[in-house]
Amino acid sequence: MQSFLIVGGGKGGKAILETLSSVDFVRVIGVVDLLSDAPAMVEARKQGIPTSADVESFLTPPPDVILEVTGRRDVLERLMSLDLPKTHVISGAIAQLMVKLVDQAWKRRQNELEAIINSTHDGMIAVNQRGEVTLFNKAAERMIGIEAGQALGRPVTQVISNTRLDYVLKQGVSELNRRQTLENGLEIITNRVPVKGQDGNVIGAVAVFRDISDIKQLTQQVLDLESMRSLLQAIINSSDDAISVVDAEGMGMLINPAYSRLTGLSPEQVIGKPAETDISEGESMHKKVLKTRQPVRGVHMKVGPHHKEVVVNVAPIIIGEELKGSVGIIHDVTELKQLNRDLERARRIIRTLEAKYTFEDIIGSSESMRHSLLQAKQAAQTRATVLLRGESGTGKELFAHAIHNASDRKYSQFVRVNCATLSETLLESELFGYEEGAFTGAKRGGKKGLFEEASGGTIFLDEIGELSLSTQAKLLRVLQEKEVLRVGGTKSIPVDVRVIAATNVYLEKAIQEKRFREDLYYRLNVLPIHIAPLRMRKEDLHDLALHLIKKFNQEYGRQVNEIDVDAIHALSQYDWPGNVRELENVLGRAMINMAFNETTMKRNHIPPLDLTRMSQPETMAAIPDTTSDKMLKDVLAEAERKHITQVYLECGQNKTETARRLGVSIRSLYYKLERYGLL
Ligand SMILES: Nc1ncnc2c1ncn2[C@@H]1O[C@H](COP(=O)(O)OP(=O)(O)OP(=O)(O)O)[C@@H](O)[C@H]1O
Repeated sequence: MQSFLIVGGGKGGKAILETLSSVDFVRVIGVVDLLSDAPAMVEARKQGIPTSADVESFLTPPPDVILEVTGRRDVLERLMSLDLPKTHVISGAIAQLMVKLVDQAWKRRQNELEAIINSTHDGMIAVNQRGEVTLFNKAAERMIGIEAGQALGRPVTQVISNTRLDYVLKQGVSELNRRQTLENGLEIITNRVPVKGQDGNVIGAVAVFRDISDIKQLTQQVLDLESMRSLLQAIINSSDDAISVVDAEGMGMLINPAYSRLTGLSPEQVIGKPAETDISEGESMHKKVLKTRQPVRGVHMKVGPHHKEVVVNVAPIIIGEELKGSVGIIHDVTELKQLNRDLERARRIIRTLEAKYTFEDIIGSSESMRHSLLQAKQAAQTRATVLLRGESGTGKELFAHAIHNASDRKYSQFVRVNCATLSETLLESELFGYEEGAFTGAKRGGKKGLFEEASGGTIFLDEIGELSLSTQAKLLRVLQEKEVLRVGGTKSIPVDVRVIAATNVYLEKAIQEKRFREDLYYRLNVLPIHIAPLRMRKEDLHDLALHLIKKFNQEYGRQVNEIDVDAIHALSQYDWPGNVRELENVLGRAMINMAFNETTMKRNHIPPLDLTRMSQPETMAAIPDTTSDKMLKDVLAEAERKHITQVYLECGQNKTETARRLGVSIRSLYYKLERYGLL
């Protein structure tokens, strides 16, 4: 720093002093004048600059420049006579001019600095040694909310209540990257540094600070975006649909685990690789969509190393106007095909499911009916063969439906075959199917039999007593081997069918008369259920009549809701040889006899009943009431079968428990269960 001595305390000296003291690269070491109250002398004292009447007192060491502004020749001559080889003596107007130039340069520099300081977004505050504000830029004005004019010259502690510049000034130690909340709530991050003079003493301090509210907001936005990203990632990852995303250049960007499961490709094999990497057959739809910017749907192709057949939907990702990539959803066609098959199966079942009735549809609270229902419900829990016995019209078919619908085969086929209505050959080809060319007129490719059709479900063999002996033999084989041999075929086809048979024939007598095979009888008679004729349970008449009337109401659009006591009495006089079917017919005719607005069925509506008609003598015999004609071994076998069946059902078909209760070994239980068709 250049040292200056001003000689001359007049107005010119004062102006020079003022200029020089505001310039930081110049140091005024003193002012010389004879008059101690000359203006420059007064100003110098104010600024703490030494004054004197004698030049000599400032010559050790000599200043760099002596500015002579007295205008007196003798003073100049004296100065020139001094032996000061290194000192420039500048006098009068030239001195004034030089100072002006210095002043202009300084001001220019000052303006430049100010422009820089004010154009920065960082706030700047400087204080001098006394802690007074010497710099307060525009950004500081904005952040602190006061104008520079109100801050400059004031102690910084009065301008900013929680300032630490005074502390930095005192301690001479920097504080960097400190967070601070201003009085107006603004959050800043600030650096505070002490300013040291040449001698190393602290002569001021500066704070440079930045508003971080924006940064905080930005950080929050980034965090929000991050959590949104995680959310989307979780959704994509948990989706069962395979998803793949490529960027605008068609390079793999993202896939989800379902995609890897479906295609067999890992993220490493796809991400950053061209879109067609995963395709084993077909054109890349990602590429097409990126080219056309149009979505595509339902395109078939094969993907991955296993050539998985898939259908893809791909859509472009356009943000604003810009194409950012495309997203594809890939569906496994094998799954769709399976679904289709399931649907087709369900349709087929609905089409052929003939088991319309459930136990709810069976009316009757008589002792015998309750017993039959209990047996049937228990039978539904097993897969054992059921033999329904009862006269015609007692509800055997109804029971067969209900058993099937209460069993675990309810969603599979229920196939009904009336063994009495078809000729022997026709029945066989119907039951067991035939091979191509088995007989003239046989369909090409052969035909499945009803046993095969019913596989997985139930076959209801109605009127089993009418089967020919040769068909009986074939049926026995199916029941024993659980496989069928098509007519004209040589290969056995396994079938898993539950058999429910029904008869109104006295089978035991048929066996004696050699019309029915005994071994088949045992195979069928695993769980016999007897349904009593209506004449033996007339207490069911009222409920049955009401139930059947309701059925007719629906059919004929009537509103009959009662049947009076007289009418019931008349019905109970009759023997009902045709059982519930006959009751149904009689009530149907009675409904026709009723006026359209009548709601109670009366005696006079009931058509005349032939009270002399006898019950069917043959069907009566369907319920064997005697065992006198049987061999002892048959009676014992029957008793054994009955008891084992009952205990087995009571034990919930638990074999260990059944064996324990029967007091036999598990092995012998297995043998007996197999023998009686209970396995
Ligand atoms: N307990 C009952 N509750 C309600 N309806 C019944 C009952 N029993 C029989 N029916 C009805 O009587 C009619 C004859 O029943 P189903 O055809 O089941 O008798 P079936 O014993 O199989 O006769 P068949 O031996 O002549 O084939 C059917 O319409 C059936 O709905």
